[in-house]
Amino acid sequence: MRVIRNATLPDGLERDVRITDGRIDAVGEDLDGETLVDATGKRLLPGMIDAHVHFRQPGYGHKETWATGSRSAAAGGVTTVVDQPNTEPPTVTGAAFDEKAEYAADSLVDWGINGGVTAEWERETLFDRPLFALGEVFLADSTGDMGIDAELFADACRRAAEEDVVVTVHAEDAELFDESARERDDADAWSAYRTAEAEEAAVERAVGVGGNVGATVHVAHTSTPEGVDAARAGGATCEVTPHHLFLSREELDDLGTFGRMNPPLRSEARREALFERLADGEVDVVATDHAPHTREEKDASIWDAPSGVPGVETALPLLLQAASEGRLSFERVRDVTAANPAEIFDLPRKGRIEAGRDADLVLVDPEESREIRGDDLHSNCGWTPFEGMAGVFPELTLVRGTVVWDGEAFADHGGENVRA
Ligand SMILES: NC(=O)N[C@@H](CC(=O)O)C(=O)O
Ligand SMILES: [Zn+2]
Ligand SMILES: [Zn+2]
Repeated sequence: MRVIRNATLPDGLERDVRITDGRIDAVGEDLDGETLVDATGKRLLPGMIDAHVHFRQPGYGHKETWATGSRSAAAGGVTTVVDQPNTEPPTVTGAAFDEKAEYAADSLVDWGINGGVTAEWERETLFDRPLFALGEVFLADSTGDMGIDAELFADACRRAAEEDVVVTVHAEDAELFDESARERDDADAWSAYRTAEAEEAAVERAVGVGGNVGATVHVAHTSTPEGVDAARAGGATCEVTPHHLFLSREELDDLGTFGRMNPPLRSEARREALFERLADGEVDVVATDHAPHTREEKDASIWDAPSGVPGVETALPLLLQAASEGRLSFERVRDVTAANPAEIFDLPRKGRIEAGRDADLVLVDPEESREIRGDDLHSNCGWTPFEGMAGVFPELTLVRGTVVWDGEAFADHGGENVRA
């Protein structure tokens, strides 16, 4: 029995939190037990569940490994990660799932593995494995060129409904990309090319198809207010990324190809409208779409550079910075990073500071913000699009009661499959 004393919880109450055998066994005042830390004046949050990361193994370990990605996660207060299927081999068969699970054994934090959909997918063997969810299903090509047609998407939705798993969707419609932008070679051309309309139309179609067959659809990385509204109108849940909340097309002059991702950065007006929806409760989840590529790979023309930016270590720090500035509440931060993903993806032991749940916890001092610098982060890629911005970083990160990061060093700890 160890106790975190006098911590300020997301609802503002000051409480002791007691941990026994990796679980929270009591939340109250003046609890018995050995003191783990005196948290007076500090904030305690449930660890972030990042429902969207690309940890790149198998296949692309030069970009990221499960070891480096999960350390980056822990140092950013993320205690559960969900890996996406665009690896090599792509996670579209039971055998590919098993191969990825061997790499995931290197993870410092808890994890899930999504199953992908391509013409080659093997539904039977895939659904035989402890899958986290189906997805991200690519309605347009992104890194890995796993875009599929409408018929296969409908089939995937039917199958997910039968298996009672959530389908997460990368919603862009390549028919609505603006080919005229192809003549430009500045970084903003990517945003002009992959239009906001292409997202809205694809979200509408995805939630329509999913609804028809009774599938539960979760829209990945919605980048526009129109995309969020279309997901909600169709009864789907949605996630937004930190880069679409904190960066816009106005930063592309500085970022160059290091600001290229799918869906792309949007106008400042759309970014603001997205942030409003986050603060007022219309965004269900913040997930990072942590998609690292090396500097050398990114250092290419706007049409040749790979799409994607890292983000797993900076998401919670950026949100906590915004909360400490009063731009959204700490309860909203808890909901979008932990409580809501736990509910949407059925993780009853994660997501809240409550007796009976796993002791996945993050302790921060909101007064202590620091400048984000790529050099200080732990991803293998070594850069961040948020360079120079302020963040509130964890002093302690616990996974099932074990301190995996104490602000300076990582523990030797084994993350577990949350579906096992
Ligand atoms: N978002 C990106 O721009 N890239 C992701 C793939 C994806 O999520 O679409 C990647 O794996 O690199
Ligand atoms: Zn995607
Ligand atoms: Zn992704």
